[in-house]
Amino acid sequence: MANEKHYLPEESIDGYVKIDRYNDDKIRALSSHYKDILANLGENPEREGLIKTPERVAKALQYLTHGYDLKPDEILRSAMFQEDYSQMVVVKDVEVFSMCEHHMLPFFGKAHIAYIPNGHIVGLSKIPRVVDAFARRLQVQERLTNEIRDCIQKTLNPTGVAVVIECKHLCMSMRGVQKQNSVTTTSAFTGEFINNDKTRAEFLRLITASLD
Ligand SMILES: Nc1nc2c(ncn2[C@@H]2O[C@H](COP(=O)(O)OP(=O)(O)OP(=O)(O)O)[C@@H](O)[C@H]2O)c(=O)[nH]1
Ligand SMILES: [Zn+2]
Repeated sequence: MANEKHYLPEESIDGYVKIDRYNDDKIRALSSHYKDILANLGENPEREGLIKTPERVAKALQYLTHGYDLKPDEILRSAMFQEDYSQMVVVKDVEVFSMCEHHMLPFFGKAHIAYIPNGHIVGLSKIPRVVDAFARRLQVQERLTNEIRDCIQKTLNPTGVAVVIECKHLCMSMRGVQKQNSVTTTSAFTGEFINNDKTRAEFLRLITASLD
């Protein structure tokens, strides 16, 4: 393996977040385990197609869990603006890719997030960034949903937050119960989305409405 340090590509985008999970020590340690795993699967880890696989898998896994290195509250705080706007802001159809902590298999789908500003709005791109920061870890869908809600509520202090996540879990389709089409929906609310039925209904209507 080359000696140069490897960094996740996000580092150049997120200048305020130091990401160094792609470091050689960790790659080496993970790779040696994956070599054993290949052998235990009955494969020949030395054959041409597999020789670099342990290192590739190690890097892929580090990428898929790089959310541990991100600070979602700082991501939000980096683009909060005072604004006199108190209607619901909805960011819907945010792609989610995460890993189930029970089987370390992917689950993926969409997140829909809304908040009602209370003096501050947040840069729109920061909401999908917060989703990624929590999703790129070993997760269960319920905790992912709550963590996104809690981060937005604590950092932005809006009048309410709503999060709905819809995902397919490969641990339920590729193996186990083998249900190919089942989708799991989770939701988490605060403030107005709990106290006001009309507000919650408007959010649910907006996330099912199509732009077409
Ligand atoms: N609540 C919840 N469960 C999940 C999530 N991801 C995977 N699971 C479930 O975690 C459970 C683990 O159950 P176990 O019985 O310990 O594991 P298992 O024998 O592999 O279970 P099966 O998947 O039913 O074969 C399974 O029911 C999975 O469907 C998630 O995000 N939320
Ligand atoms: Zn699973």
